[in-house]
Amino acid sequence: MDRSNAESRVKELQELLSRYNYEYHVLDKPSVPDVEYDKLLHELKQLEEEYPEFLTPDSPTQRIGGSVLEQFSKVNHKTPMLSLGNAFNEQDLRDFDKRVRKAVGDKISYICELKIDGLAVSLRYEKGLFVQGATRGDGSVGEDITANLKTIRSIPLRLNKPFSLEVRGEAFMPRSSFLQLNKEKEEREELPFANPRNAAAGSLRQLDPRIASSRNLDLFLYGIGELGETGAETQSGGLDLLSELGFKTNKERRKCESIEEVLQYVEEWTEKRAELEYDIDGIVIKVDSLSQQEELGTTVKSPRWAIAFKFPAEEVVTVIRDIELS
Ligand SMILES: NC(=O)c1c(N)nc(OC2CCCC2)nc1O[C@@H]1CCC[C@@H]1O
Repeated sequence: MDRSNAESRVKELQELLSRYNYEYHVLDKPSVPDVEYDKLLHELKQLEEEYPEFLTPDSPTQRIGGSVLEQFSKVNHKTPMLSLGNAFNEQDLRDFDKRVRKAVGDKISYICELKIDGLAVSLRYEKGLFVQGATRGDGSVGEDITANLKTIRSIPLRLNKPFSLEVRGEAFMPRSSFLQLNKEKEEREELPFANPRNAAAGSLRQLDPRIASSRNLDLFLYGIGELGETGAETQSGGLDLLSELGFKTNKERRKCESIEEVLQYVEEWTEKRAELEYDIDGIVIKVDSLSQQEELGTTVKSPRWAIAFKFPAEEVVTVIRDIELS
């Protein structure tokens, strides 16, 4: 193949494979069989080796970086990554609703989101390109885990708009991957992970991205660092924008026009959480309007416009589930 044909074939394969990857890992609706994807990826790898001048950092072949790191460097978060105040029962939620109404009046809409039990991470994009990813750390300073986050197939390496922005989400390990990983650890007589959250944290802190890549991690996005820049006026609008940009967001979110509807959603997912393919440790309830969020502001470490309803701990169920399945 001559050089100009190689260049256009590389571009065509990069676009095709990025789309197939999006369909499989974000939409969960693959349009081609894995064997077709692997064949095209192999062809792209060969062409990029033969013509390295056409290799780009966002190519689908660049998910697993080369070197094993000595250590992670530090990252200062532009806007602090806040934590969440907790609610443990219905009265706590009603008190939260009263505080919100007292501060911003009675025209309130909430959005409820499943509280993914993983670890909070931040992703930075410059002109659409994924340039840096970090752990939350203490909220102000985190660790640079860009190489490991690049291995999460549902994270787009390039957005479908040349936006420069910071997005936040929860990295997690699906339950099936957690059980499989622990089975392999037990076969190697290694200590198993206690739960999927620890397994996800341990995997993202691996200095060798090849190990992180083997752990089948995933990520749900739930926030845009500077929501204002993007024109979104509500949290729910921000989540829809994240989806339009190619990110994976959790589809179980629900707009609630009253605390009664919030309580219904909490009740529903208290029953249904065991059916999910990932662990949740509660429900996050947020005032939907961004201007009302601004009005409510934050305390030193958490927003006044959001609260986490926490489910009672379920360690016992995890142990029983392991015994049943092993
Ligand atoms: N784990 C989650 O699914 C989740 C979520 N869906 N939404 C938020 O919104 C917070 C973030 C800052 C202010 C509101 N936080 C979440 O997790 C938090 C982040 C930091 C500690 C918890 O993991």
